[in-house]
Amino acid sequence: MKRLIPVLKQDGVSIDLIMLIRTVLAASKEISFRVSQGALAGVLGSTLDENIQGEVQKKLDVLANQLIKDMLLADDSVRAIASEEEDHVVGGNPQGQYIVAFDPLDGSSNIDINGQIGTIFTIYKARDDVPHDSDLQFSQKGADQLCAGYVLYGASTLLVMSTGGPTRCFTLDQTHGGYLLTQQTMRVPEKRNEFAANMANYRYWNDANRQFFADVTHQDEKYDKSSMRWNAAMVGDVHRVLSRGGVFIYPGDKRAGVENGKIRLLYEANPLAMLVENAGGLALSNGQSILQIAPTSLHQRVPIAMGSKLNVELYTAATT
Ligand SMILES: O=P(O)(O)OC[C@H]1O[C@](O)(COP(=O)(O)O)[C@@H](O)[C@@H]1O
Ligand SMILES: [Mg+2]
Ligand SMILES: [Mg+2]
Repeated sequence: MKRLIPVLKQDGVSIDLIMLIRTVLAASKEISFRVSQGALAGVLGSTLDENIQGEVQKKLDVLANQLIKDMLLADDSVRAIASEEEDHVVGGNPQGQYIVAFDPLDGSSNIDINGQIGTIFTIYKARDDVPHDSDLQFSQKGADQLCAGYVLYGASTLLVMSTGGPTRCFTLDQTHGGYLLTQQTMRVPEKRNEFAANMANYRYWNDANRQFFADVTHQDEKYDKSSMRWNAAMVGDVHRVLSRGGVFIYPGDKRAGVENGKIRLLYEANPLAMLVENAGGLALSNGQSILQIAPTSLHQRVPIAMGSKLNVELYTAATT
């Protein structure tokens, strides 16, 4: 099995970018180890703090954020970072050529139940036209991502990543501590009636979304043999979609603060959209390509539907 770096070199990725990806992955290996140790490593439970989005921070949210942040800020190629757990952009080396955004721990509510969790990351070229530590560094479209990936801390630790070409899957070999290529090219099937949505939000959805999910659950012939899957961790749900098709949907709803759904554009929607589209799937927000959205703020949320092309199109036709 091929190791990560030769694969990246073969894909034509520059040495500088490869070195930065290595930094992100070094942090992921440390997180993977702590996750596998669970209560033994003291990583379960909550802190007394909230992040800027009013969510209670879990100990592992804080730990994962600190590990990734420290490693990235020690890397000279990093001009700035943005994280779900940081209110604002944190400046790095003003001469660094890259910026990195990440969700250090996605699926925080799964930490304490030994469920699927992951780290999502994205890398862009730094902007020379704005200060190095400005939020505006990250005011770039998802289509400009140089690299997008996630590490899924599941039964095995997987890395799913694209550097502009195909979406590839690597498995962390715990015996030597490196990621090995285990799926050369991931392909999202064109259609699969497997839906991931938080159905408990039905009461908050608009009529179009209610009607769509009523059709799905009442087996309208278009959604023959449909089934529901919900991990409460987008990274796990999107991994299933990438592996065998289906669709992940998080619409906006009537709750204050959830008008645009819960998924953050910069470090959740954009990287996962790039991975899904580079595997032949589709990722839309109210009918618009997620990757073409011009960001308006760092922690901006967007309604999303991503996965098998036909399923995303059917959903979009019914709700926009
Ligand atoms: O179950 P809910 O509250 O509707 O929301 C679940 C969604 O929120 C998220 O957990 C947000 O991620 P964090 O755990 O990083 O805050 C998504 O991964 C997930 O799909
Ligand atoms: Mg998240
Ligand atoms: Mg998170």
